Amino acid sequence: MNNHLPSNNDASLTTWPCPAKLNLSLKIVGQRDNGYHNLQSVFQLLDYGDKLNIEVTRNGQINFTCSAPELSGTDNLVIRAAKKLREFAINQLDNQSGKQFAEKNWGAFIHLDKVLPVGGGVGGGSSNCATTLVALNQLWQLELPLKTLADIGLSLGADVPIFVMGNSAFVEGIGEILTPFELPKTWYLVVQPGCHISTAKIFSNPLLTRNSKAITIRDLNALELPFQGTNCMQDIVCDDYPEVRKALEWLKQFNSYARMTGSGSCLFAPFDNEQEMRKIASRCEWPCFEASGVNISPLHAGM
Ligand SMILES: C[C@](O)(CO)[C@H](O)COP(=O)(O)OP(=O)(O)OC[C@H]1O[C@@H](n2ccc(N)nc2=O)[C@H](O)[C@@H]1O
Ligand SMILES: Nc1ncnc2c1ncn2[C@@H]1O[C@H](COP(=O)(O)OP(=O)(O)OP(=O)(O)O)[C@@H](O)[C@H]1O
Repeated sequence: MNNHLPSNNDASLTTWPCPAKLNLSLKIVGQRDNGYHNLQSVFQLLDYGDKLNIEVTRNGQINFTCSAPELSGTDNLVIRAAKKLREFAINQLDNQSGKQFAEKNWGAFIHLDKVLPVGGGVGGGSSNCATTLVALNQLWQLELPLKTLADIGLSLGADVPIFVMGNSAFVEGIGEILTPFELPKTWYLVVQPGCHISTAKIFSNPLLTRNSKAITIRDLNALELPFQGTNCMQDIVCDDYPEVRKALEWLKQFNSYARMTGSGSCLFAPFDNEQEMRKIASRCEWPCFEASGVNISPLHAGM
């Protein structure tokens, strides 16, 4: 199956891309009173990911199916996002628009075609959530600004705003302060060691460095991204999940810049030569995918 994502440049399309992300760098610069951590991270969006098929209905219902049966429950972020947007439309829009929305009795039938690993650090759930918000905003003719959708998304997951706004970016705060950041054309091999890692568990590890020195966006250019970069969670995850360490060591033999994305378990290596990446992918003993980095999300390209 070809999971490289086409741009959504036709308003009548009912297929909507949910790109993956990689954290090219990730560090924690502080912690909030509510326990959430302030991060500094460079997010690279990819041209690879899940897809949502959406059919608009007029029965006020949100119906959801998923190619992965274990994700078909009502706690799926797609359903939660659709319901939250519906509530927002009814309660928060000015009277006229809210009334109009209720009169149309908008609903949707949504199918998620899942290819991204769950708990893999590539942001699959957050991207599904963001695409649901952006797509239904258009299909339900709500005309809410992306910033409003990003605020709604933040209440569902810290990684949702970047997927809503749609640019590879330098990300601060818990994930809501975004500065678009242009990255050079690069190919990535993403290796999936097969472990499902709980993000909350990694964030609560006492060994995590929580007080790294913050940098400014100006310092970023000196970091030699996407090749150089560090992930403050990598050593902790490798200690707890030997399969992640094994896959990382394997990948490092071919590309010394290999590292982990997010809270794991996926690992990636950047390449400026696509053929070289393909050669290494063909020798990989774990499931893996090849992707190209993009500065604008396939969800937004052509919108
Ligand atoms: C590690 C990253 O993937 C880097 O991109 C993200 O920061 C994680 O973002 P996410 O998966 O959208 O995270 P959420 O679903 O919002 O949060 C899961 C759990 O991780 C912890 N969490 C998350 C984000 C953050 N900045 N600080 C945290 O402490 C919280 O305990 C939270 O309950
Ligand atoms: N549509 C969805 N796709 C994947 N996971 C979902 C979805 N909806 C809810 N979840 C739940 O969210 C959790 C994390 O999923 P996800 O795959 O996004 O993790 P991740 O790739 O590690 O994300 P991140 O990099 O943002 O931490 C899973 O435990 C899963 O049960």
